[in-house]
Amino acid sequence: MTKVAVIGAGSWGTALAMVLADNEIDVNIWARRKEQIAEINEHHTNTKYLPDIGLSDRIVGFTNMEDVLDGVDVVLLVVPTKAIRETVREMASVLSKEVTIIHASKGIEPGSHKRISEMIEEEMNNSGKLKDVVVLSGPSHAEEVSLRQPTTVTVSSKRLAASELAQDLFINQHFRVYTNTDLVGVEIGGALKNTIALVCGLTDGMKMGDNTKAAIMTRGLAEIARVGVKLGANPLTFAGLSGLGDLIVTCTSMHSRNYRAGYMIGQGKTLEEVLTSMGMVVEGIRTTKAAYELATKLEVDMPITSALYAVLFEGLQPAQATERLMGRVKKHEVEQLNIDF
Ligand SMILES: NC(=O)C1=CN([C@@H]2O[C@H](COP(=O)(O)OP(=O)(O)OC[C@H]3O[C@@H](n4cnc5c(N)ncnc54)[C@H](OP(=O)(O)O)[C@@H]3O)[C@@H](O)[C@H]2O)C=CC1
Ligand SMILES: O=C(CO)COP(=O)(O)O
Repeated sequence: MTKVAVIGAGSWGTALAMVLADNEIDVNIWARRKEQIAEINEHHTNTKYLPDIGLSDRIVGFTNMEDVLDGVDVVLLVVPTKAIRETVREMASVLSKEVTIIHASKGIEPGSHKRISEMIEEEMNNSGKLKDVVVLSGPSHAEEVSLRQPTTVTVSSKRLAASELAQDLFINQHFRVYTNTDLVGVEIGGALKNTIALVCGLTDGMKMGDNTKAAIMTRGLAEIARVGVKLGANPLTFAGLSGLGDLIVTCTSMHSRNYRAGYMIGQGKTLEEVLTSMGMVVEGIRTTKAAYELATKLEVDMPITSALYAVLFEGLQPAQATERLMGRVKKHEVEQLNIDF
């Protein structure tokens, strides 16, 4: 039986550990706080992140990286994007054998504009301990997965066999897992939808209507696909689970931290107030910075992302951002992508 370690015991790491436990896989889970691990081991709960569920006793907690990784074949990495590099570096320093790393985080690194699989490869590079990197992404709120609500996700890797390994580990009657060979498209869709969800929350917080939200989602997907294709993604991926699917679930649900953060900003709260009150990761803030830099570097038009960047980091008022977006020069809706199939 494959031995799995889950690194990161926030909402998503814990919900995915539950899926593995449902599949009769014993799971080692790592968190940095001793009191959280004590709660998981003694009470089989994780009340800060998933208050409504009890955890399987197949899930055993650790705070020591060497212990949690001892003898595992597969690592599920689910820490916020900003913690990926330091966490992987620590893993590389103590791993005793080669592993497949499945990551389920959604983000892009500001400055380097690297995707998460690229950061993992860089940090594992000299260790000789990395077999494959797989991404798991799609429309999947932890709160619903932990209640076994029917959910679909996609897994992708440079090697199909590695995606199939991840598919076999996670798939069950409640959690349907597809494979997709477009690693770039899957990671870009999952990361950039968070920016668009922030904007949908923001417009809802400003009491704008459903027409506005549909416009943001549709034109938001167009700009995600534009930059994704420039990075080598297949445009059809953006119509799938990790693109449109995740965009819908994140832009329309109060479970989404990105949507909720945008909503509060739309109601007039400052970014600092929002982040303090949230207490959970809001990936879209940092990703908006990375996406804005990427759009500038690649000379790709990303007007919604750029407008949000100006609101978050340059003090533009949301009402002015709306004027800016609606007053742009007239355009064709569908552009030539110059792609051969
Ligand atoms: N929640 C969801 O439904 C989904 C989330 N994701 C993605 O999963 C990733 C993790 O998100 P999620 O679990 O929801 O986040 P949460 O906010 O629920 O939990 C964050 C977790 O990361 C830990 N953490 C924070 N900073 C660091 C650090 N510097 N080093 C190590 N650990 C750290 C926290 O520990 P502590 O408690 O000690 O602060 C906590 O365990 C994100 O990229 C998110 O986009 C993807 C799909 C669904
Ligand atoms: O990615 C998610 C659902 O698929 C969760 O989104 P949030 O991080 O906005 O909660």
